[in-house]
Amino acid sequence: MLELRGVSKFFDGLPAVKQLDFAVRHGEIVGIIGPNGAGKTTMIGLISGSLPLSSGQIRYRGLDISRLPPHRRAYLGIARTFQVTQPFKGLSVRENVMIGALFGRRGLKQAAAREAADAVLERVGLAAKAHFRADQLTVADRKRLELARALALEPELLLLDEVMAGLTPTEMEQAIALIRAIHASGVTVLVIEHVMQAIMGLSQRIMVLHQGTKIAEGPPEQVLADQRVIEAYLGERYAREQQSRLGAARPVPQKEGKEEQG
Ligand SMILES: Nc1ncnc2c1ncn2[C@@H]1O[C@H](COP(=O)(O)OP(=O)(O)OP(=O)(O)O)[C@@H](O)[C@H]1O
Repeated sequence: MLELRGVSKFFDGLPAVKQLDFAVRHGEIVGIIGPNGAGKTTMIGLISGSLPLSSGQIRYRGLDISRLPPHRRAYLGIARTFQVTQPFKGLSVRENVMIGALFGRRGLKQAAAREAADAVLERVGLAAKAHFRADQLTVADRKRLELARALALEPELLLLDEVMAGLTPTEMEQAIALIRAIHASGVTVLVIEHVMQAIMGLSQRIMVLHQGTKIAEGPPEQVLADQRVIEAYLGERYAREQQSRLGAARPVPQKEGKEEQG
């Protein structure tokens, strides 16, 4: 469904993403992890079109989308959320979501867009706050709105950038259930998340970025046991904890003298 070939992005000559090859199959749910500054958000920007590529190619359903503007990619079915939520602050929650329905793929008229927005708000648990102004929302509700705005585009590929950051454990459970339901409805999902328990439980496959480069890719239990991932991101103790949560049979290799993180 999605293929990145030799994709790079430089900011002022410094690489944020370097020669990245990565592909996602239709119907997958793939997690992207890596330390701060690894290039995860940049990668989402390159796929959604909010950032231009420095080099390489991105293909979506066989089409070269590398130079298409974001709205054209949205018409093709690619929607994203922003790590720092980006609502139209002066508009109501419903109006924010209606924009996706009005200007999205189906280009709905006002009444139909309102109906579509209300259905999405119901789905993300924001129906009771449809009339609130976006800037009156709590952090958790802003995250829900961010997701609702993306869902209003009726995406085939949904790119989620840290939608669980700042949520309480209960809110996180709800978010995980919602992402699972979205995936089960046929949407292919790419999730960036630092909350390991969430991403390990959700993802069929994980890709690990470090300094703009892919250092590992595979099923969660394989990635948790990968020494490069442990050194670059997880730390020994954390990897062991997560692995025992997953019930993986393979032990994480121990390394003496390594400072434990996480
Ligand atoms: N607009 C920009 N201008 C200049 N440098 C940028 C810009 N956006 C990102 N960078 C740099 O690119 C690198 C990758 O950043 P990015 O935000 O993609 O990392 P990340 O993996 O998403 O990190 P985090 O987990 O903290 O969100 C960092 O060194 C960052 O400072």
